[in-house]
Amino acid sequence: MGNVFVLDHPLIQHKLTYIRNKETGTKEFRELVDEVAMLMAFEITRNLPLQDKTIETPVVETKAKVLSGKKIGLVPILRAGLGMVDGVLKLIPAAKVGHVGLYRDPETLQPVEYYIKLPSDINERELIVIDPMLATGGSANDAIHSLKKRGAENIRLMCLIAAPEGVEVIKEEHPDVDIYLGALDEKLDEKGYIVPGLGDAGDRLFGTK
Ligand SMILES: O=P(O)(O)OC[C@H]1O[C@H](OP(=O)(O)OP(=O)(O)O)[C@H](O)[C@@H]1O
Ligand SMILES: O=c1cc[nH]c(=O)[nH]1
Ligand SMILES: [Mg+2]
Repeated sequence: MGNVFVLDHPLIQHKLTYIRNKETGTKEFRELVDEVAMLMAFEITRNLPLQDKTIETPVVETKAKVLSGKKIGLVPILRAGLGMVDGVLKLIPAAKVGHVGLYRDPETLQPVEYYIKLPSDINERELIVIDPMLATGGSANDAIHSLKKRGAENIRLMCLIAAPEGVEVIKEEHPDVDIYLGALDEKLDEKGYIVPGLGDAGDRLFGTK
């Protein structure tokens, strides 16, 4: 079964509170999402493999640690996932970025895929699927199926906020995928919004409401 990690670092929790607040406007919302994405990336990359490298300090030759060059790919789910990409790239600047375009039909809550463009070597990469919201789980589930169909083997999912329903779907459908969350909320409402949540992440990021 995939693991679920709630990243409860105080800075992440503090900033999430401002992100949730309906009084927070687009500019501040965008900046906070970017910051939390960076902090989450710091936690998610905690177990990246290191290797020794011999270098000379001004004092002596020594063996020091460098990342072992594992290839990483970020896959934001459009639109709202875009708001987290730059934050993650601040810590992993060499990552390649693929895009999966999906929207959730407001009536059926079923995901509709409208775009996909991925690095050609996704099968060699450790992929991080990025979306602020994991609600029914339909969108992330579809995106992960799409990636696997195209050869991806190593996938993690990173979301700001999830509902238990969405987490269950991913655990059931993709037991190989670890899930990293800023918060695990209470439930979904009758329209499929996360409660307490933050509202519509895409609309709040891009000012489209
Ligand atoms: O888990 P689910 O029930 O599928 O819901 C979550 C999806 O809903 C939101 O996207 P939305 O459909 O609003 O598209 P947008 O990012 O273009 O606003 C969100 O960013 C997720 O992709
Ligand atoms: O609460 C929710 C659920 C789906 N999509 C969002 O943007 N917010
Ligand atoms: Mg939206």
